Amino acid sequence: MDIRYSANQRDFKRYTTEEIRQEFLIENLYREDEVVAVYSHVDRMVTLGCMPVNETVSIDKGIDCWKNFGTHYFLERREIGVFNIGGPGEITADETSYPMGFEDCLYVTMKTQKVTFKSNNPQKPAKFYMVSAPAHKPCKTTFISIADANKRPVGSSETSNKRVINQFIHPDVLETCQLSMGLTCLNSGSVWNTMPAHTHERRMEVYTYFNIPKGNVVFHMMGEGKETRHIVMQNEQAVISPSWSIHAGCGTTNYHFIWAMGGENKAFDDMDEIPIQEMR
Ligand SMILES: O=C(O)C(=O)C[C@H](O)C(=O)CO
Ligand SMILES: [Zn+2]
Repeated sequence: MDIRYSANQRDFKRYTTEEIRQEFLIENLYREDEVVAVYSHVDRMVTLGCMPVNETVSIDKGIDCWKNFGTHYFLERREIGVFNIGGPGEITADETSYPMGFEDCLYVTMKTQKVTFKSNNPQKPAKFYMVSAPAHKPCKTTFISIADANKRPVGSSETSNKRVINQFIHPDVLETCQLSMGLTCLNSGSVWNTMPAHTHERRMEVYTYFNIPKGNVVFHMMGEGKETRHIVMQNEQAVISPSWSIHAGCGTTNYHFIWAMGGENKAFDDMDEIPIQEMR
């Protein structure tokens, strides 16, 4: 498994472009019939991708659970949120199967012993994007469609940031141990997310950008508010944001992204906003 040890904000100031990318950027998440996993020591969050094509793929394929987690199976002491950003597919969690369309989400509780992924059509495979956090008690495995998500329309077309924050794995929708996840959709003509930017010292966050049309990119902003850097991100890549880092982006077009958080609390509005004019 790709393991990322945490970086601090003082050393980060001296990182080169390449060092920033090696530390925080997650590429190539979707390899045919594989599970790709990146373990971050920031709040011990694991980011995964699975693109089943010809096989039914188990969540622990290629992962040594005992070596990496000291457990007998992946979700023995973890919970996970899964979004499908590809063609139609299915997830089976122990004995129950969940059909998964584009942008559907499944929260799978701790203590689920078997989780498998498959695609309905190998020509249009499902792409399961997942973030897993350590958990302390079982909750309820829950399917959440975009219609079930809590909707927060924000921004405006005048400031090029009109978008809807869809809160899927959120205290108003279902109970979890520490995981929160959602999907933000930018309107056509809007390119900025999360500006004014914020940090939340109490939680880390992982973003994955998708639905970026060919030939376009998102400039993802990170670092402390007064010492910002950027990572140029391609479609379907993810980026780790430690608690000290802002996480905002500006695309060359509109796009969708999934955010995932874990840490001390699940209070979505617990954010330390940084006035734009104070940013450097
Ligand atoms: O578009 C946005 O703004 C977001 O989606 C922000 C994230 O939800 C976030 O950073 C939550 O802390
Ligand atoms: Zn945030």
